Amino acid sequence: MATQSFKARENGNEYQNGKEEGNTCPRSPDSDMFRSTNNIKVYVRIRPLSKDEYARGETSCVHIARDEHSVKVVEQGYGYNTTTRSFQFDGCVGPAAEQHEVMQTVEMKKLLDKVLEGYSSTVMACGQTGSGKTFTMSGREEGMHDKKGYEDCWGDDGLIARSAIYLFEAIKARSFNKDQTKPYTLRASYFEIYCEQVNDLLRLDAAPRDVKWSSRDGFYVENLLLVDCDTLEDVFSVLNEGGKNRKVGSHELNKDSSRSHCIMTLHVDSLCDITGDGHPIVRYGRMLFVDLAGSERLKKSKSSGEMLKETGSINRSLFTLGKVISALSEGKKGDVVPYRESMLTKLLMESLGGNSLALMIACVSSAASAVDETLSTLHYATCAKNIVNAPSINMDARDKIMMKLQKEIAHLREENKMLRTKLGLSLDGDLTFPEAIQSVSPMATKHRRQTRNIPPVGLEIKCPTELKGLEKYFGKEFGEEASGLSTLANFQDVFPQQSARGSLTLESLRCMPSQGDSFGSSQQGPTLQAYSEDDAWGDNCEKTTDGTSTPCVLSEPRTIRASCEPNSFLGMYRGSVNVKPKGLQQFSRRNRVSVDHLGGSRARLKKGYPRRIGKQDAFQGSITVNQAAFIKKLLDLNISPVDGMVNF
Ligand SMILES: Nc1ncnc2c1ncn2[C@@H]1O[C@H](COP(=O)(O)OP(=O)(O)OP(=O)(O)O)[C@@H](O)[C@H]1O
Repeated sequence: MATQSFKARENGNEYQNGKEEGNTCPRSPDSDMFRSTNNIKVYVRIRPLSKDEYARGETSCVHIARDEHSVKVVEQGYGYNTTTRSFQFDGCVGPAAEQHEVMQTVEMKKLLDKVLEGYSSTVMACGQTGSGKTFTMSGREEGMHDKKGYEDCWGDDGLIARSAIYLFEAIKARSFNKDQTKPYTLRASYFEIYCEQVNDLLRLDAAPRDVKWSSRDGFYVENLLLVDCDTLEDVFSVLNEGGKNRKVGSHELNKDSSRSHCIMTLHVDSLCDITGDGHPIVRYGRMLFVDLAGSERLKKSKSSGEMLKETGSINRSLFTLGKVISALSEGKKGDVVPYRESMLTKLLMESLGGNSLALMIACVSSAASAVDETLSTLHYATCAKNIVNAPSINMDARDKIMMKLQKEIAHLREENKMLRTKLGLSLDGDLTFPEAIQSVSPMATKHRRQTRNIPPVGLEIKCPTELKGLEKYFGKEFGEEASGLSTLANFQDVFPQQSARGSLTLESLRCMPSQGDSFGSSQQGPTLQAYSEDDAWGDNCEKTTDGTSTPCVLSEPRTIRASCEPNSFLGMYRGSVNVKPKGLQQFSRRNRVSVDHLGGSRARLKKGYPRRIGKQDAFQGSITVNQAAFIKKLLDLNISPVDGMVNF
């Protein structure tokens, strides 16, 4: 026989003697590196040669590589030609492995721990008929389930019995030291899908069950018997009863061949105070054990009569399952995935591409005569590796919303704490009023953001009343109409300490009068208005008083040193409005002075305001002056800045 050279490439097909065949999985085998923890985990279990196969002189064609993650399948061609294919999985279990090793290799306990936390988990055995699916899930029938505890576990016990034992042990450990309330309850159900019909294996006398759809549970079997299992023996009774009632037939490839897909479910409801607020919520964990009927070739199984019909139905549903797996592995979602084409895929919707954790065990025979079926199973399993699920804890919708809100509150609290720390505020207690305005004012925040790292165009600070003065100064532009400006100047309560933070300052003024203009009248030359009560600029101004305002007309060229940081923040204010808001709006727009109202009248000031606004319409906010607008205003007024200070 020619020496076989294994040129294994990870997770792909490897070819020899020029023979090449594509992988049936639509995705590149290299996509392995992109697999996440939510991908379906896929393991391979190789069944040893049976006595009959030995007797026939069969050889083994499936080998596990040293890394224990890939299997190589050697296919005999014509003459001495052989083709070797290599597939990579999450793990491989060899023919000599015992049942407890399977439990370990596939990390069953991790899945079960998730069930205790409220997740749904699925373990599914697939493969051709006689490849060891039922053996893997349930063990050998004759030795089944009459034990008292883990130590008594029989060597041949399958995953279901071992998982039940583990769950009871874990529940016992978790409940230790708790009060009298029972935090976990366990129930079991067992049904089969036989020729597209769902039978409750725990109530054989009952009519076939309907499969219904609900937005909460997806597809589910209606009126299924759920047996309360207080002890391990209760679970074993369910297993024995269900196992006894399964449809089994005998054909050439397996004397105890399952003629139906069987799903045994352990429902683990747990009461848990997740948020620690003394309101426990119920989480609905579920562990599904799916023992699929095996695919079979009639030529080999030689099924006939009723069995022929069963085989047709089994192969059809497995074909649909293949289509679903293939669609999901291509990343398709929603209605494009043909879940509804068979009862099996409907009921596995959560497990394949849904909210469940899932694990697939591809069972294969090591016999060379079964190489075609083995390859087909491995291709199938390779596709399944690409399926991504989105596991989530099962709980009532109300509890879900409550948890979401609680999470949001915790997040906001955290954010609030962080912001208070940044603002240098104490971490407890309520905010004082000015503090509150300061910390919530979007303009103040915006200002801080905008002026950070931006140097001012010039600076000369020496005017304590710049806020009031400047408001009047801008206000003059609109005369009486702009009564909003006067209002601004008449604030009942301006925070001087806030205005001191404003970086828009005026110290002195150099006016360049227009040619031919004479001074002495407020109508000629640049006119500035100073705040009437505080004459910071008054020394050099000629005051004319008209009753309502105090125009300041400059009699000689003076110096104005003007500086303005970008979007200078002038200060906070509050007051009541009894002015025509229109003026305020103009003030705001034309001079690019933004008035940020935080109080009740903000909306009205913005649009659809009434002509009269009562005194009760108190408002508060911050004022910001745009640098460019400020400079333009100076130029409009024919005011030059001091040489070298501001270069316009
Ligand atoms: N790993 C194994 N070690 C020993 N015996 C095994 C192993 N796997 C399977 N067998 C034996 O092989 C036979 C067929 O196994 P099993 O009934 O589990 O196959 P199956 O895949 O469920 O077949 P079907 O799809 O027809 O129901 C059984 O007698 C079983 O005890």
